Amino acid sequence: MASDSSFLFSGIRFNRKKFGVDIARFQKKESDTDSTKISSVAEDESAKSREAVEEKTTSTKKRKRKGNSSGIHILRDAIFRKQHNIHVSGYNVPSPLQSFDELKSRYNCPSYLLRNLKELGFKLPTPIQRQAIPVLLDGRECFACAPTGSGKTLAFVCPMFMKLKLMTKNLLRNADFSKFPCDIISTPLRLRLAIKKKKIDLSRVEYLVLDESDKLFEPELFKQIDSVLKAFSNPSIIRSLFCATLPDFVEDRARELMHDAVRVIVGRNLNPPVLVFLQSKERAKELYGELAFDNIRVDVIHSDLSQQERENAVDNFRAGKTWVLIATDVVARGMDFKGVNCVINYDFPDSASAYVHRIGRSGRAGRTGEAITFYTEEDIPFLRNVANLMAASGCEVPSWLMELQKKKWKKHRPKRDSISTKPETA
Ligand SMILES: Nc1ncnc2c1ncn2[C@@H]1O[C@H](COP(=O)(O)OP(=O)(O)OP(=O)(O)O)[C@@H](O)[C@H]1O
Repeated sequence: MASDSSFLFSGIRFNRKKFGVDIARFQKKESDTDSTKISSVAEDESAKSREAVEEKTTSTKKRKRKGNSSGIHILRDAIFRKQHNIHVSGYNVPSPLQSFDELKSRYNCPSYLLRNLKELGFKLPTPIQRQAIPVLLDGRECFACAPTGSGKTLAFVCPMFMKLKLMTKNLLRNADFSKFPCDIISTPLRLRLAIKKKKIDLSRVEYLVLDESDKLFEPELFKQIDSVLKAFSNPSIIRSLFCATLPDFVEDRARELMHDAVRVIVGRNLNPPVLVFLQSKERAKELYGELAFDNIRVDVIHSDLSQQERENAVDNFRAGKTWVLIATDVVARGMDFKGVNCVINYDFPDSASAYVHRIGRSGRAGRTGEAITFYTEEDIPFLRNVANLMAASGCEVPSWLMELQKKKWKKHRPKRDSISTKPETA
């Protein structure tokens, strides 16, 4: 996508029901605990004096108040997470950070670390930092997935720095630095060899981060990584897995590797099936290459494929084997897609009819659907046309969009920057 691109949501569907269910579940858990406590007090009543009963009633009320206030905390955290697109699972997940200053009040973070963050211009934690940092500082294992560039590095480095500071005294007293002349930077294969030859002892490591775990756990590296991981045998080790995409094999490995880990996912979850439109087959192939590299279940249809190949791709998409199908307007026109949850106009459509054809693929037969349209500066003159179409189909349209000038919209296909991040071969 061109570097100056921003995006427009057309027809966002907000899943209120799911949010409602989540809150109800939290509240039920709280009230379940309270009712257990109250009934145990009632059983004791006959055997105790009136005074004792009164004392217990008071303490029950106190506990109940405490329960309510922690219920409020849970609700407040749930709303905060929702606002920041943070999804968590696991028991007793610590509250997300409201600010970096909370690192001091909640975790006694040394002031110089906070000063450094300020000097770097980091005003607020990013969503992954808000949730993953407290999880790790609470000594919990963490499985975190957040998009590239979302600040994952600081999310695992910050607790590491804070823990190092806390252990400084012990380190100075016990460490034999002559044996640690440098940090170790190694590929998994070399590290495995060093472990095998007993050149390195990892049995006392206390904090292990597997960054880019979506790449580390790819089947080709599986054996190497597995034997390296076994060498981290400290039972109180805190392990964390960070990744930008969430293929099934990463989820499976995370589940095998960690027990009681808190799972933190940031970002809008992919809601397959998703159909993505590009303006040319060259760009469609480029995007396919990028998404396939990230292990997304993706396929592409373009005019270089035979009719049979295209039909196979559509069949796999319909059967749920492929989650994302990339297409161009010309090829998609003759194909029948059903049950598409989301249409993404990665390249702005070249005309009103292209827009209508594309988004008409989602939300069929009374189902709701979502359409997302990316636009660059060159596409802005045509935004008003999209706004009109949205308004005509009953969507809520922001007023700034309706105030834009309208321009004749036909054969609009600007030259766009390459999508591929592959280095060019000389
Ligand atoms: N709280 C913050 N405020 C402002 N900038 C931040 C913050 N945290 C990190 N950054 C900056 O954001 C950029 C991206 O961060 P980082 O490289 O950690 O992302 P990432 O999620 O690890 O990306 P990738 O998946 O590509 O490795 C960096 O330039 C980093 O300095």
